[in-house]
Amino acid sequence: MFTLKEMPTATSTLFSSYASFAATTMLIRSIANELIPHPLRLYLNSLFHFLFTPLSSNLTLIIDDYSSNGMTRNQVYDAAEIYLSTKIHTSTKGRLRVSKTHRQKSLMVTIEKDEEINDRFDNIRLKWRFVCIERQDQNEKRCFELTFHKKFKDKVLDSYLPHVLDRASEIRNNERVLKLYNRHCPYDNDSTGGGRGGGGGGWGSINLEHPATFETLAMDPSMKKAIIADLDRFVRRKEFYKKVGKAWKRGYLLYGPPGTGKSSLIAAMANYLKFDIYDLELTTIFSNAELRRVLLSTTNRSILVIEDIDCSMEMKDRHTFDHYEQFDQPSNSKLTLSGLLNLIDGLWSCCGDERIIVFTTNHKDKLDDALLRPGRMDVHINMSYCSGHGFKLLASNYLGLQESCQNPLYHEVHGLIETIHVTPAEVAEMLMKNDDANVALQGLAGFLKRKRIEENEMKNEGVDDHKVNEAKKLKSNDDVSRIHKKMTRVVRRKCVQK
Ligand SMILES: Nc1ncnc2c1ncn2[C@@H]1O[C@H](COP(=O)(O)OP(=O)(O)OP(=O)(O)O)[C@@H](O)[C@H]1O
Ligand SMILES: [Mg+2]
Repeated sequence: MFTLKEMPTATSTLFSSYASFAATTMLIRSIANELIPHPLRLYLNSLFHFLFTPLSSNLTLIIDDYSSNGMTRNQVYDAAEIYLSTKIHTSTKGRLRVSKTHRQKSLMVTIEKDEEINDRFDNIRLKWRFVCIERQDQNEKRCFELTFHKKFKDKVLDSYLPHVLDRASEIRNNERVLKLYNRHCPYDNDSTGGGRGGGGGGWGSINLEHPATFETLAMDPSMKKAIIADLDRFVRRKEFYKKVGKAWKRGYLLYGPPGTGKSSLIAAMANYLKFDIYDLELTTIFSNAELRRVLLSTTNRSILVIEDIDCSMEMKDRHTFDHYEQFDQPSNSKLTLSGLLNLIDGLWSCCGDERIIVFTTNHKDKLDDALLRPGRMDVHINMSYCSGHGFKLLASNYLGLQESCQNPLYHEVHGLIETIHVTPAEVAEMLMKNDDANVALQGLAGFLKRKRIEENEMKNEGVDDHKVNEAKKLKSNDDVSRIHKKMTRVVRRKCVQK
């Protein structure tokens, strides 16, 4: 005991003895570090930790960044990192780490070394701690420590950690920037993109920024519902496909006049499923062997699109070099329809999971029977002219007009559309011409009336219905080929800018 008077002297004595104690400890530690080999030191540390840690009712799981062989990433660790980024709140103190890759839409925020995050799951309180351990080879070993009451061990392993994995893959999917792969684009220099898609197939990519979704697509509502249900069923049927011994792929044939939304539907499917698109122009392929290489270099969870399959296959039996014709050629030196079908049926689908193949055509009647054979393309979708319902959706999207609106022009156009063959592309183009809904609708009404007069004139001149339709297709083709050329220019420009 000290009297008040003696206090300052006592305090300074205490401080000086504490300082000399700390200095001595540091000295001993540094001598020990020099003398005791690293593995023995680690062992002594853990022994010390074991002997002096009070017995606890808690259990701690260690989740390392790499699996025990040190070669492969530990999926639980990666998932935990993503999952915990959603658990960082404004109240989180300490230091945070921020990152973003090419394929992520937004920033990812994670905790720093030794920081902790609390979580709750079904009334279980869990504590995550991020730990970095320096290793002899200068690399850091990272892990998460997950601590909770030991009576919840089974629940954490059977329910909580699977929940963390599911949430992480959901977040990853939403965060992923979709890619449009094309063999005209330069190789993607994003390490995950170019490497993945470019491997041997000559694919380059740009970000897929097509805004089409099922909500913006004007088509028969029941057909739209059926397509969404079909996609959902396909995605969740992994085990089913395995059980019945079928490759996990689904083929769609979209047919209909130009401008009815076939390409838009493909973009909507990709945006809905979060699948990349591989846009394959068969005119750039000269042999079955090349086709096989190109298809094998595509990745899982993707949609392979072959547009205008009727035109593409006009060049069937095309040869690599004309002079090959003089010789007996190996079947792989030319591109054939059967080569394409065999690849799609067999080899390619076997080595890929969750693949969707879409063929589009303006002329289903021109397609080879082999393509239409049952079981080849699982779903045939007829994309047709704009209906009254389609107009309502487009008017709502483009002009913000609702069905209940009192505008007489809206109802006039609705009536006209039901009787005239006009494509959603044509309607959309007219609606975009003016911000003022009245002016835009007036323009569309005039356009529809002119179309009707043209149709009647042709009929009066004795042109039968079939020819009227053919003429409409030609006119429409002209319009759309203009749009198509313009879009190709835009894509090329984007590639060059990149
Ligand atoms: N069903 C639709 N719903 C909403 N917009 C559509 C629809 N169809 C066409 N459009 C509009 O018209 C544009 C062109 O349509 P799209 O390229 O999807 O037609 P397509 O059927 O693929 O034509 P093509 O046969 O020439 O390839 C789209 O970008 C979109 O703005
Ligand atoms: Mg198209």
